[in-house]
Amino acid sequence: MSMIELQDVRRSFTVRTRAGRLRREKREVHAVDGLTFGIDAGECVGYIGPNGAGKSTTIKMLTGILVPSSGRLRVAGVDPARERVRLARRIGVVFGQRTTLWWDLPLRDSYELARRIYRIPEARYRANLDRCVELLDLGGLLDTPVRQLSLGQRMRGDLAAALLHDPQVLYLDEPTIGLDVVSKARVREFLREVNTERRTTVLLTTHDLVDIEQLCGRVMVIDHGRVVYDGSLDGLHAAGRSERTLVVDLAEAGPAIEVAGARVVRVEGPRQWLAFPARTSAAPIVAAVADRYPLADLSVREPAIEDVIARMYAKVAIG
Ligand SMILES: Nc1ncnc2c1ncn2[C@@H]1O[C@H](COP(=O)(O)OP(=O)(O)OP(=O)(O)O)[C@@H](O)[C@H]1O
Repeated sequence: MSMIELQDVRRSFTVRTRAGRLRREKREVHAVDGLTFGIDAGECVGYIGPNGAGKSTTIKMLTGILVPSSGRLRVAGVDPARERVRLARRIGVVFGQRTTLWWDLPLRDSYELARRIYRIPEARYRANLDRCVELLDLGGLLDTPVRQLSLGQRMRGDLAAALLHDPQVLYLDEPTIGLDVVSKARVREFLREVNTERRTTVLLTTHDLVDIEQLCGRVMVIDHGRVVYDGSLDGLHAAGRSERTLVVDLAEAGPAIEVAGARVVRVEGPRQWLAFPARTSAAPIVAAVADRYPLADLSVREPAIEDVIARMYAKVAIG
């Protein structure tokens, strides 16, 4: 059964633009332009695309905040715009840039309010809170007012708040944005556990490919309000022939590095950038470089989502 179902969903906005000194012209923006797809219970789907592609508009329609101009939409068996209150009990939402927590209250009080709003039975609330506190390491933070929390701590607090009422579906908008490496890892580990253990259906928008790589079995690319790719991340990399980059700091500047499986794409003094196919292991390349060149440092960079999508288009255009 599909947990999320869209059939030819459209949403347009009328915007007024300046046309001359006094005149204004009306223009239709087709933010979502005929989306048809289904997401099964327990799936974790990455929903990605360039700025202005229509991702937020989709999520707003799936939460019932925005009404579609046309088409059919179902989330956990509910029409979001018509039954917002019923839907609210079945979904959890986390926006990386905003918080649903009460700014001046300690975390504990925000959770207590959620318990009352959602009428969560006491035993279930306790069990869920204990689990979130343990997995997200919130123990020492429960009595801290939200405004005193760091971004990473607040994000962990928001994740717990979104899950206390056992939603069937979780929408995440940039859940790791601005977090340090350790916080990112903890958030991802928690989300993986929520998705695999509780079988919560997850729809995730992000600009960080590592989020997708570590969490999502399926990725959808949206552009100009339409789905332009729906499949595995491997398939997306293959479609774009995307590349990772090995950044090599040599002990001193020298000629371009020559190793099998990678090519130098940039040189700046002792630093050289080597590109290699995203789906191959960096290990043999690192070993070959380390074996033959005096090294000061090494790091591997993942391709940016924008680059992968741009390359996917380039390939389609070339044919
Ligand atoms: N309330 C609105 N009024 C007018 N136009 C809007 C409104 N909301 C969105 N749009 C337009 O709809 C298009 C899609 O916007 P949307 O916010 O869904 O994109 P997005 O993929 O979430 O982008 P980003 O990655 O920048 O958040 C854009 O052209 C945007 O300007």
